Amino acid sequence: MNLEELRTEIDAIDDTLVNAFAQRMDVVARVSQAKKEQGLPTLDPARERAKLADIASKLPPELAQYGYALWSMLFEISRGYQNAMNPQPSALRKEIEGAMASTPNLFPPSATVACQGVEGAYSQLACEKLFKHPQVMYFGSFESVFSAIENGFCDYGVLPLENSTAGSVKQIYDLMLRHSSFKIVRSTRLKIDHNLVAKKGTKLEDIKEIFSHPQAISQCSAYLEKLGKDVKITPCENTAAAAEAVAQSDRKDVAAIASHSCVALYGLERLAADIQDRSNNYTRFICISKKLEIYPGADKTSLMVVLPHRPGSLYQILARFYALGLNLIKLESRPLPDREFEFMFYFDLETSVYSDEFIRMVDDLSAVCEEFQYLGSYSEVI
Ligand SMILES: O=C(O)C(=O)C[C@]1(C(=O)O)C=C[C@@H](O)C=C1
Repeated sequence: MNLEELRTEIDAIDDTLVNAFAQRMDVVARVSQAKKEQGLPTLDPARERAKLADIASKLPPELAQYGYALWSMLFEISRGYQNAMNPQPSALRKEIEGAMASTPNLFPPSATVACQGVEGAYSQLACEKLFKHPQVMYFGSFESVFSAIENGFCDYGVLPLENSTAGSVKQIYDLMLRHSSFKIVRSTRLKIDHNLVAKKGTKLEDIKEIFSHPQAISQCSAYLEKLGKDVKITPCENTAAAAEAVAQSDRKDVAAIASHSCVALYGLERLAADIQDRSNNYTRFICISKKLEIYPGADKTSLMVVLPHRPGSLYQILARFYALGLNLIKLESRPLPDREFEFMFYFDLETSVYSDEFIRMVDDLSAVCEEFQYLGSYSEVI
């Protein structure tokens, strides 16, 4: 048989499929109506699982996985069709609309803000970008920043989320998973220029040990490698804490990698400037609060979704974003510590909170995902 003949055969089969698809969607519309009357949700995971098992059992083994992919897509389309026909404003949509109505138009110029570290930390510089007059309170760990806003001790918390050179701050993603009563209300990008700082009179060639935060150490790896193996690199809690420790030390052979503001703050000297591997070194910080606040102009949305470890589960969510034309700007995955072989996926999406796609995504997610957490919608201060 030649190609032309084979294609004619495919065309005939596709005609049958087109009719079957239209018939199926017609029944789906009636299912949707029946569900509306009975107050049932669109998504029925048990029904989908049973159908997938049935379809796999009816296909030759070598086609089972293709059948699985095809029917997963059909369920996806079917749910999208049902949701469009029978829009059910989700509880989340109501919560978001309530927050949009009650949030003031202007982001507060001053507030008590929790930061990890000590004075001079990069988080402090981020706070100063986010708020005009922040009253910064310093905490020993990122975990305490979450606790400070959860127990009402501070209005907001500022945390580093990702760096353009060293990547995600994984600890923050893990903490976001453990803390459920916080929302992201703003973000900012800070250009990070690292400096090698030491006590006045210290010479670069005398340095035997350098202290800093692991992220800063990783961002300056090329510079540190050039200094040679004799220089010990010691990670510590925070870049500013490293600078403070160097200032308080009796030793004349230690230095820290820290921000320029630490030089004046701790009476230090700058031995080298801009020592990061890349000149365009940026860190993104998020600002969290206890309650959901959505300020005018919010065009980023963050979500966390727990997905079962089975083929296609991430694909289903991504297909939904794609179908709605939403731009995915960040995807991070973390293993769930107490659930074997299950993962948390963190998404940042770019879409205005006033757009139809946003509203549809909010309603759809409740219907598509078994478990997800809406982390907030916000704008980024550049
Ligand atoms: O049977 C249902 O409850 C439907 O809504 C139909 C359908 C399908 O397309 O087969 C779609 C969504 C559900 O999650 C399960 C199945």
